[in-house]
Amino acid sequence: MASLVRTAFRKDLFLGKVAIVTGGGTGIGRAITKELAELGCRVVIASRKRETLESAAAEINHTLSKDVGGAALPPLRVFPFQCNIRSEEQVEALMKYAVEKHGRIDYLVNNGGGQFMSPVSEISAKGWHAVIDTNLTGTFYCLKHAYHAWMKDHGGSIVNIIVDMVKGFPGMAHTGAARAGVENLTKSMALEWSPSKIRINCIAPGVIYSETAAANYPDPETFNRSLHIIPARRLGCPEEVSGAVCFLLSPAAAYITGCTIPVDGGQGIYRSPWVIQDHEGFPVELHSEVALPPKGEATEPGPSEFLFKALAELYKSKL
Ligand SMILES: CCCCC/C=C/C(=O)SCCNC(=O)CCNC(=O)[C@H](O)C(C)(C)COP(=O)(O)OP(=O)(O)OC[C@H]1O[C@@H](n2cnc3c(N)ncnc32)[C@H](O)[C@@H]1OP(=O)(O)O
Ligand SMILES: NC(=O)C1=CN([C@@H]2O[C@H](COP(=O)(O)OP(=O)(O)OC[C@H]3O[C@@H](n4cnc5c(N)ncnc54)[C@H](OP(=O)(O)O)[C@@H]3O)[C@@H](O)[C@H]2O)C=CC1
Repeated sequence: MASLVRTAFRKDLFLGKVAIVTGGGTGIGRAITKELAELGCRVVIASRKRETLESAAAEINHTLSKDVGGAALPPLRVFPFQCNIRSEEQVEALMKYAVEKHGRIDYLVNNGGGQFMSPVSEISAKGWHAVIDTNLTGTFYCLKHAYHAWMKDHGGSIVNIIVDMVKGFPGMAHTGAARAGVENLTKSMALEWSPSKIRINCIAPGVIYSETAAANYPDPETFNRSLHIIPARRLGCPEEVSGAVCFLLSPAAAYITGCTIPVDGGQGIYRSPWVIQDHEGFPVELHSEVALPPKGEATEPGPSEFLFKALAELYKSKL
């Protein structure tokens, strides 16, 4: 049977390599796992739900190419390992398993994570810690123990999956703060670990649809409601994140470290989804005598129409 996995890369790109993908049983992590395994890599997938991991590993192993260029490939290339990244002991055990059973850790993809929607004012301390512990501290544990278990002496390449939070992340501020922490940690690690020949980068996905990702939100239309903030005018697919991860892990990115690549259909450089309710305007604190400019109406959306009209007038006046 021909492989069901599509890839833009050379089929033996990761032959003989070993990767760990946290959250590798669902959504984006599953697409990354499939592509790495199709390219010859052995992939340890790690997350909390054993059944999800086991069925994902079995299904992916079933779809993979059996040979490359006439040479047989190991038929099983995806291996489940139950691990809550919030537990340092479990993360240490994951790294030990990878080295003892698979011989090495060439790549680490810190993809496992998530959050819930809530204004900051309503986030409980427990909810805050759950999100910070998962996304920031969990990533730290994985980095630290992959380093000690293997990468310190042998090098490696790491990709951290974060979110598009360049304009803040109102509505999910806990995760915005955690991922900004991961992005900064990435820069520090790129510098501290360059003598060990470790490269480390981030991917910042925009709005990427998968059934499991969407299931975390109470309203099934949540993802589609983002279309107006996406210049590409469609949602992203997990496979579109996976391609960028494979690039960053591969030798093609040998001179890239400490950076973030957005995979977001242009969302990061476009408008925020957050709508500011109209209000009376900030008080003028220091200049009580100042004459305020007349207050216009804050309309949402439509600023580009106004801008185009102004540009057209300017153009006409220059003719
Ligand atoms: C515009 C569309 C979005 C575009 C961007 C998309 C980004 C994505 O990341 S999509 C992928 C989403 N996937 C996930 O989020 C999966 C993983 N998520 C989780 O596991 C949880 O959200 C977690 C990170 C909070 C961890 O959950 P868990 O370890 O199971 O912790 P608890 O369920 O026990 O919760 C602890 C605590 O957190 C508060 N809380 C949890 N969920 C909610 C919620 N839906 N609303 C409000 N508060 C929540 C709460 O305080 C919990 O404590 P208890 O009240 O005692 O249950
Ligand atoms: N989809 C999107 O639009 C975007 C997603 N992202 C991020 O991409 C990553 C993948 O999300 P996506 O595939 O979309 O959604 P999913 O909900 O499908 O994936 C989240 C994965 O994280 C794993 N996970 C969660 N908590 C833990 C934990 N404590 N320990 C180990 N694994 C954990 C889950 O597995 P299990 O439940 O078995 O533990 C699951 O496989 C996440 O970090 C997400 O926040 C970022 C930007 C946008």
